[in-house]
Amino acid sequence: MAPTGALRNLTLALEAAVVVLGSLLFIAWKLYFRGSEPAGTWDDWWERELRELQERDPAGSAAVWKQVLVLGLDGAGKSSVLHYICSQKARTRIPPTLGFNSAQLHVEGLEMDLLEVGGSHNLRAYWPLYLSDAHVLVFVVDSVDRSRLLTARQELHALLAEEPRLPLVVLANKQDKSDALSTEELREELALHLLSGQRELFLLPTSATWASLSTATSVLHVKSLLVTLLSQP
Ligand SMILES: Nc1nc2c(ncn2[C@@H]2O[C@H](COP(=O)(O)OP(=O)(O)OP(=O)(O)O)[C@@H](O)[C@H]2O)c(=O)[nH]1
Ligand SMILES: [Mg+2]
Repeated sequence: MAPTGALRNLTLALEAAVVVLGSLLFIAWKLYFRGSEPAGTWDDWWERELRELQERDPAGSAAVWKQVLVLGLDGAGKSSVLHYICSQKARTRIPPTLGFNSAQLHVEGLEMDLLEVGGSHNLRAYWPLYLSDAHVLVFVVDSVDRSRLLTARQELHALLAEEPRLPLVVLANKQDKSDALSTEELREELALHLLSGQRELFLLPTSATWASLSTATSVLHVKSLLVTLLSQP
C-alpha cells in the first residue's frame, strides 16, 4: 500500500505545475494579443480594440434618425410614392390610406421614417399634429387633378404658415399621364414662390408607377434627394 504522505506530495506538485502552466499561458496570451502596442493596462487595450472596431464599421454605429412627413390630397399618390421608394416590386392595387401608413428606409447611416397621413377630408385635420417631429415635408400633388389644385394649394399654405423653416419637397406626381400639368404650371398654380422664403424648397416631376422607375420621373430621384437633404448636419 503506497504511503498517504507521498500521494499528497504528488498531488501538491501536480497542482503547483498546473497553476504555473496556467499563469504562463495567460501571460503568453496577453502578450500575443497586445502585439507591439505600447504598454498600458488591460482596460486600455480593450477600449482601444473597441474604438478600432467602431472606426472600421461605421454602419455598426448608431444611425441618424430622421422623419419624412408625406402629405397631399387623397388620391395624389402618397402611398404609391412610398411603396416605390422602398420597394421596386410592381403593385397593381394600392388601397386608400384610412389613417396612417409608414415605411422605414436605412440608407448610408440614415434611418428614415417615412410617415404618410391619409389625405381624405376628415384626416387633413390631423396633418398639423405631425409637423413638429418632421425633418422634411413631402407634399404630393396629382398633376392631372386640375379641379382640386386650389384645395391642394390652400392646404399646403395653411400647413406651412407656422413652419417657416421646414424643408419642403413638392412632387408633381402622375407625370406619366398625357394631360399632366408641367412643373412650371404647378409652381404657378401652387404659388410656391410664397413658400420659398427661409426654407429649402424643391419641386420634382414624378411618376409613382413601376414602369417609370427607370425614367427621368422615377421616384428614386426623390429618395436620392431625401438622403442628400437629410444627411446635412
Ligand atoms: N398613372 C399613375 N397613377 C398613379 C400615380 N401615383 C399614384 N397613382 C394611382 O393613383 C391612385 C391613388 O394613389 P395612392 O397612392 O393610393 O394615393 P394617396 O395619396 O396615398 O391617397 P390616400 O391614401 O387616399 O390619401 C392609385 O390608383 C394609384 O395607382 C402615378 O404617378 N401615375
Ligand atoms: Mg395613401
